[in-house]
Amino acid sequence: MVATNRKYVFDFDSTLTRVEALDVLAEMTLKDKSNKEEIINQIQEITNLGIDGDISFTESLERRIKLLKAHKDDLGPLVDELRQKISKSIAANKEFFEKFSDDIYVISCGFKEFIDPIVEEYQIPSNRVYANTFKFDEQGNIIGFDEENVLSQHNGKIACLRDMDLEGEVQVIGDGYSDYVMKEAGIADKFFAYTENVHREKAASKADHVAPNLDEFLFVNDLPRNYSYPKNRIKILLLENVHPAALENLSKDGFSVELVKNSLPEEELIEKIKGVHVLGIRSKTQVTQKVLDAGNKLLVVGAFCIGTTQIDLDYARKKGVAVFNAPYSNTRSVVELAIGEIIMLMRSVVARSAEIHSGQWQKTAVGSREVRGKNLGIVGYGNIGKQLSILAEAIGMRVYYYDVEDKLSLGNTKKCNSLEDLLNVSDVVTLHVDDNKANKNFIGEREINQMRDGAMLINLSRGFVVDIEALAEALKSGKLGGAAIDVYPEEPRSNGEFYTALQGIPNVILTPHVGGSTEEAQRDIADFVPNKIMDYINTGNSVDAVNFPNIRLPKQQKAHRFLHIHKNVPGIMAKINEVLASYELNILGQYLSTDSDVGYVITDVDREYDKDVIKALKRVDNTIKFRVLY
Ligand SMILES: NC(=O)C1=CN([C@@H]2O[C@H](COP(=O)(O)OP(=O)(O)OC[C@H]3O[C@@H](n4cnc5c(N)ncnc54)[C@H](O)[C@@H]3O)[C@@H](O)[C@H]2O)C=CC1
Ligand SMILES: O=C(O)CCC(=O)C(=O)O
Repeated sequence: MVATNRKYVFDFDSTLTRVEALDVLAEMTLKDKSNKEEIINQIQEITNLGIDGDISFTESLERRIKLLKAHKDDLGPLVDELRQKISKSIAANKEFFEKFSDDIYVISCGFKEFIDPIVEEYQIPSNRVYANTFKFDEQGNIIGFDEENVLSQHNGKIACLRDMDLEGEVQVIGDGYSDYVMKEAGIADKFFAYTENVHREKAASKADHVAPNLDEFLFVNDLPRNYSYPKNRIKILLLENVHPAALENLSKDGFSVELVKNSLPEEELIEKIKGVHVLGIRSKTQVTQKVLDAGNKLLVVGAFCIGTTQIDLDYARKKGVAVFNAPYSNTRSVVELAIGEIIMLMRSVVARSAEIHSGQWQKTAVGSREVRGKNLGIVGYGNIGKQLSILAEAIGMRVYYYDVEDKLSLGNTKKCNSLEDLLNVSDVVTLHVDDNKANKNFIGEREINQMRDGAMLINLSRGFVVDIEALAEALKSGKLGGAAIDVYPEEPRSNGEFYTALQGIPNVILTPHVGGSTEEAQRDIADFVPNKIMDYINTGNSVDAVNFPNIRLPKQQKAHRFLHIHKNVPGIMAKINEVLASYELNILGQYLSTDSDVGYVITDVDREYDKDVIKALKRVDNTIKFRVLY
């Protein structure tokens, strides 16, 4: 921490608190008035005109007080209300206010009657609070303000700060024009536009620095703070049109998030990923070795889907990049589509519908069968396959499954010992194997020939699993009676033209990889994956990471947390602990998880420690990544 000869001048409304106190007072005093909304809007308008410097502050104050019709007795409840409305990052950084108490001032055009009791809890005594005071009549009604006070006048903060004659560098932290002008008048050295509660363009454009929270201000000044690295500095890039709730969840937690609609080709992603800490993708974006090498700040990749083979998981792990996915969120959506498609195919609905669309009435029962009593063969009895078996049995199908792993049969489902057995017995075969590249062309000419004549094939897993040319041939020759295909060996990165050999073949349902694309699934993924990402960034928890040693820990309390990712080589833990011991750190807890190549150790230490230990830990041989959390 650097020694400072600085004075910190805070604004109150919308800076120390999330609100404008007079707006809150208005809500209280006008609560029973029929024209409450109208008056509150007027007050807010007048407040903003004053803050942006569009009318004189005195005028704004006079007009608002007249509209307020407040009483002395309203001030106690107002203070209680304001206590609940302290800005989040201010409340989280009490330590700064305690340690630098002598250097902190409040200059506000608000009123001491409600500011003093609030900031007192942050060790700012009344004599360091510069603000207006109310005038009351004999009945205690608020009828005005002390007009002699410079803060009741236009640009009053300039006069106030000048009179204070502070020594050292003066930094002003506030959200509005009246704060900025202190810097413009040459009395303050720096102006930080505080945008945690409101982003005022005019103030931000004039600022030396825009601080989206107090952590950023403290980070820039190297002052004691709640977060070692402010969250707004953590950049998240979300590709492929992930649900907007993901943006909302991550932004609400303070991260800086950028949304891109499409997936990006490798060269573009290599450029775009520089400086990005978290990359969010769906199934199209290829996260290759080159992309991972270009990700100089990359900590996490979030796959907003189930499949993760589009990511080089092994290389990511070796680079200390954790990968999370959403293994369950869209499974029900896939299952429902499969059920719908089984019925559609068995009834030749697509052909009948196309006939009517082209003006033909072709009522016929030929090629139209009930699913009840038919054999459904599920290949891949995982999260999707199992759910599908339950629903298929519920509509009267006899369900068979084949899986390379031993799986418990649900309901009356029958296990097949080989793929061939399943193909021989099924009227409909549906593929739900995982996205392992070993499954390439898993269903080709030979397997198709093992299917019953006239059987149907559904693929909602991955495009490369089926040899499309062989399937097209089998459909054209009449070997197969129909198919529903959602996934293709080559899929375009964005919406537009598309070609497949299956186009134009009767009784073939073609969908553009939308098996998991329902509003419900995407909404659920937008909660699930960001939660995993936030947990990893905020606490170091790696539980459910698909490529990474798993550790689950509670948020550290009153401790610093060191996160050390290293190559899993003999003696590395001894070296880490040697470093910790040489800096005489008091270890509150240490948790290690390893796999064959990578180790992940989390160490919680006392709050006070020699910062050089960080450099020493980063220098330990075979360190992959190191982070500090507090
Ligand atoms: N179309 C879409 O929009 C969506 C597609 N998917 C895809 O669906 C597939 C299944 O997803 P989940 O059920 O969640 O996966 P899962 O991992 O829970 O289940 C896959 C099952 O397939 C088995 N398996 C793998 N290779 C096999 C083989 N060659 N023969 C027999 N069994 C094999 C595995 O042992 C496992 O039990 C994945 O490929 C996933 O990417 C998932 C969601 C949406
Ligand atoms: O909707 C997506 O982005 C891909 C869905 C999918 O295939 C998966 O979850 O694995």
